[in-house]
Amino acid sequence: MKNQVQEIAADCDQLPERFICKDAEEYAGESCPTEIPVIDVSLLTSSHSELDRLKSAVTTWGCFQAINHGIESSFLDKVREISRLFFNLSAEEKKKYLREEHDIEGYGNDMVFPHCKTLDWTDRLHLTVLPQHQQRLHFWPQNLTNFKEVVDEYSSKIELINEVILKALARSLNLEENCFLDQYGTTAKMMARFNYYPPCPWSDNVWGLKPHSDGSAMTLLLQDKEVEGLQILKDGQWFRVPIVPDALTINVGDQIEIMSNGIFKSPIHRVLVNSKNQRITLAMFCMPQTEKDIGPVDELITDDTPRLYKNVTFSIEFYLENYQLGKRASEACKI
Ligand SMILES: O=C(O)CCC(=O)C(=O)O
Ligand SMILES: [Fe+2]
Repeated sequence: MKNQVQEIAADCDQLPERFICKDAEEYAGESCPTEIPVIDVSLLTSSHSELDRLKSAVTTWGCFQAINHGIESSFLDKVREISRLFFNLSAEEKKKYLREEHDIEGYGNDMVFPHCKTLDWTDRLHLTVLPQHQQRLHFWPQNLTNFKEVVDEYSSKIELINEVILKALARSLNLEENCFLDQYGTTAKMMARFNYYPPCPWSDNVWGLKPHSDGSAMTLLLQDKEVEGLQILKDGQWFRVPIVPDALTINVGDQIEIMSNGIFKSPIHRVLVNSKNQRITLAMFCMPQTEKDIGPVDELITDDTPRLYKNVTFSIEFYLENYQLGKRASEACKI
């Protein structure tokens, strides 16, 4: 049996049962309006109104489109190009980087859990990119010129943007600007997830990615240049996330929801696939160092706003354990 969705998509005349999304009602809502806030990152240190707009975006949507973030358009194209080249490698070549059964890193599908039998219509390559000494290079494509160089450079640029955003978020709440970053510890972690969604003739019956929230502190997503697919849940309604040229789509993850004592929201989001076109995205998950305790910032706990979350060591295992039980990790930390 073929496992990689790319191979299945290339050679199938019927949608395999294991991809069929059974809950058609949940799937409805394709034509929802689009109003995700756009934030100019270059103004965040100088403009109070931009800082207020950021705060409002992240408290209501948990997500925004970041423009003027300092990464050149030509470099974003390079990042897209290496992603495309990876998925264009032969099936045999890509299988050298296959994820092993109980590992989350590597190429292939996500882990399959007993409670959610529907598989997502996506293949991905998942890599630890920072700290560099934790990179597991046997999962990194060896024969793609510049792959490592581009990913390393991109990761350090993303790390800087993540710092600017976290400092701005802290200032927007009148907190000391390093209060979130201090919880990152000394060797902040970053994981890259290259997502490949092949075109699917049965696009109304599959998920690209099922509804989920991210276990990161922050996620910085480079969308496909042409093909949309991401949707965000807000107030019970799904909203399309449009393509804004050269923007990074940034969302709060469960860990910042916890650190902000619930003020910033880690949004539920999902991906729909396109019937005619492939879609490639790159999610960079920024988070504290492994095994670092996190919890709500002290200053945010008051008589009026009591502590909502326990302190927790937010490991990948912890996220997956809860995911497996159909629970959000941030919910599992609620008092
Ligand atoms: O591909 C996308 O648009 C979103 C990806 C995503 O949500 C994820 O990788 O967690
Ligand atoms: Fe996500």
